[in-house]
Amino acid sequence: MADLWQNAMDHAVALARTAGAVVREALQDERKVMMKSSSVDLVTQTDQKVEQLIIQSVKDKFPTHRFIGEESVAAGEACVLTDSPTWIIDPIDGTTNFVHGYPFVAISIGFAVNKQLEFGVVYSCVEDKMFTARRGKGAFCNGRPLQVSDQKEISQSIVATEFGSIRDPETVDKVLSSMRKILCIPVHGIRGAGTAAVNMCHVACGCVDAYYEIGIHVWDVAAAAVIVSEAGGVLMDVTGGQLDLMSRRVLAASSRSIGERISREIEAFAPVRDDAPPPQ
Ligand SMILES: Nc1ncnc2c1ncn2[C@@H]1O[C@H](CO)[C@@H](O)[C@H]1OP(=O)(O)O
Ligand SMILES: [Mg+2]
Ligand SMILES: [Mg+2]
Repeated sequence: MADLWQNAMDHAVALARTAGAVVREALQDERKVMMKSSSVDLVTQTDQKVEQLIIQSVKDKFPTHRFIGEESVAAGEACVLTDSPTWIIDPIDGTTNFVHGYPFVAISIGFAVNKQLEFGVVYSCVEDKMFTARRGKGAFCNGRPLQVSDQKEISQSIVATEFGSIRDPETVDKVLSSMRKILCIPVHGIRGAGTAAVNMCHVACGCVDAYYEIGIHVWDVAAAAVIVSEAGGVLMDVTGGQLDLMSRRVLAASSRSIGERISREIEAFAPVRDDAPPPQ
């Protein structure tokens, strides 16, 4: 049977490539930075322009489809995942990197139907790496198949995480305490590319054995979640339970045993959910 969503996925790959060229071009110019929720939550005109470019193009081609886009939600759109075909878009994942010229910047496009993720496209546009995965059909980087690492020893693992953008001292204490406990297992090292999507693609490639973070949003992880699972990895909540895309928490690992081992060291907390009703 023909794949119902292959057309949409082909379009997503083409759009990610176009968007990546816009982002690379913008890296050559001076970037005007604006703040969103705080002084470390940044947005640029390029984030907004790229999201509009992607959404408009999808609307023209698939007029009945719905969207969850980072900058649209910031502008007041609802963040709800229904059963309708829904594109979940982060126009620039790694805006802080983009602003500083740190070379991990990705366009992330996920696609869900009946609340199930069908495909994910993450384009790390400075490296020119196109990560793609279609549910049940494997994960690829620039067309080459991806496989997570076969490391089963936590003490020989590299773990990716981020300091995050929630900076009240109590939260920072929890974030640092989790990192301290993981370092003291000890693991080989802790890394962080500055983008959730690229960190997860690193799990899919096998160059890190796990990634976790609390504070991410559904658009940071939707596309890369398909890439990790199609590369043979597992996704879970930071407590080791089932992943909830709207919960702002993710743990991706090369195996369930590595994931569960890390989850035992994480001080979990619960940020306001992505699908929480807006404050009155
Ligand atoms: N100051 C900050 N430091 C790190 N990540 C940040 C951040 N502010 C927002 N983020 C978001 O948190 C995610 C995980 O760290 C990133 O992918 C990034 O997505 P963004 O660039 O699309 O906002
Ligand atoms: Mg992001
Ligand atoms: Mg973004």
